[in-house]
Amino acid sequence: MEETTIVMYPAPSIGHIISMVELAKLLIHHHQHFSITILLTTGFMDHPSIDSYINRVSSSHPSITFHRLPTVAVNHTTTQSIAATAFQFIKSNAVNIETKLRQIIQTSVIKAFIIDLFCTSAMETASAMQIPVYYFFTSGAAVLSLYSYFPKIHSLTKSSFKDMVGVEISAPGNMALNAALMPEPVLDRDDPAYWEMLYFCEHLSKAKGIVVNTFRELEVVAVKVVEDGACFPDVEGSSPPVYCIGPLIADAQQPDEARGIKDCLSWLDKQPSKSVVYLCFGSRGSFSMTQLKEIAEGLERSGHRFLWVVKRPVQEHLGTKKVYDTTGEFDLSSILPSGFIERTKERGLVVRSWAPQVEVLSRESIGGFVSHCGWNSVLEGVVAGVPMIAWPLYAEQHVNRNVMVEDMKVAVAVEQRAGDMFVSGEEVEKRVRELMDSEKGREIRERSLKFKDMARDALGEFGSSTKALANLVQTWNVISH
Ligand SMILES: O=c1ccn([C@@H]2O[C@H](COP(=O)(O)OP(=O)(O)O[C@H]3O[C@H](CO)[C@@H](O)[C@H](O)[C@H]3O)[C@@H](O)[C@H]2O)c(=O)[nH]1
Repeated sequence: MEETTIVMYPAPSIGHIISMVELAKLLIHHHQHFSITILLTTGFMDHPSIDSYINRVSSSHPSITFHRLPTVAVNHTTTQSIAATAFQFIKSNAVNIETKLRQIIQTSVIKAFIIDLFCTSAMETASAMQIPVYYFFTSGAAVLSLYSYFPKIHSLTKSSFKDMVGVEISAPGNMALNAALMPEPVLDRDDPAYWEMLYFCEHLSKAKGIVVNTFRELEVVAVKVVEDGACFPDVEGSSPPVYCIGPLIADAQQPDEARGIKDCLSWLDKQPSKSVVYLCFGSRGSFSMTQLKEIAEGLERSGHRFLWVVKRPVQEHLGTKKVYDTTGEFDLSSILPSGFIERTKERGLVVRSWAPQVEVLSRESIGGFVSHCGWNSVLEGVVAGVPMIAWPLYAEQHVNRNVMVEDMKVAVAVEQRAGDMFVSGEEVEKRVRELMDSEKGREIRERSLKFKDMARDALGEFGSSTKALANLVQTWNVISH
């Protein structure tokens, strides 16, 4: 009998790779009869520890094989958005993807080719080979609804969202969003990324199914909208089935970047219960020196304990086109206010570049999480039952902010200055105190703990996500190839 396999193709960003790898592990855990091949691009946004991460996953899960595609050159100019460069890079891998798929079908039956939204360029190639294509959506159901509805919004608007001052955008299952806060790649019609995103979003309805890293109980309204197809207004016939199989979060095998980062865990273990505010802004969330200074002042004035992950600052002249390489050596004391580390050393710890976030959030001493609202971080906060302070930076994070603050009610939001999104030190102090000291903070904490239980139950034997995964696998078992 021919081997049956699932092929996965994540976008080249660690926030996208980790959750797809977790999907692979979950499939193997519940349904051992598949092997899984994960195709990874090489040469752009490569995480410094990606090779050791791959080795660790492959040795603990022999049914999961990684295939690094040959290196493809990247042509990034400072006038081009990072999203446009990333999409161009992914497209340049199309030939490599085709070659690899052809090679795999020589010996195996591909039951499903599961791609990231940003890897839509691979859909036509696979469909032409009669390989069923599914999306794995690495953000939540609200964003899936917004993106599915985006072609409709596009047809009703003429200007770039960034220029639509005071206009609110509505999509099913989403609260109205200021046009200027729409996801970063669709802000500007002059950016090639806008047109690529339109192409991607038009293809969502063409997939055999959409697997989403969320769970029904977390996003009740948005899940209903994506399931009943209300977010696909122009699709004739039925919209693709949606499988909410989350929350999938990284385990201890995630990439560790810096040596010595585990020291922060022993520091956390010495702090009182629920006393520490953890600040971390994802894999590429870095700030200007001016903004870092305000955060430091706000933390100092709040009087609370903190663990703060600081990335290499962005160079201010690059403006909003943030550098994506925020790793590498730099001196913390030279970028933080003079004497800050010394003055706060009894109650604060600043970590350079990277902390083992999932482990950090599971520590008893963590009392709050200041997050950039990257969806993996949101889910990790939910799974740990930690109340959050929402500080969106880029991508679809403003949508996630609304979900966290208004729907899930597990976070308070920082107030950001219109235009440059600057947050003052007073605002940092105010929100930290609100979360840690106020009645509202106490209510949010209680709610977060309820979601923690719901997240665990969703993945339990009879949970909604376990059932959704079984339904998905069932469709593969009946597809004759
Ligand atoms: O010091 C750090 C920083 C990050 N992480 C981990 O890295 C991942 C970061 O993922 P996420 O929180 O989703 O942020 P991004 O890396 O910014 O993710 C991108 O991808 C997400 C999923 O599509 C989107 O929601 C985001 O907006 C987009 O920026 C998480 O697992 C974190 O635990 C650490 O372990 N330590």
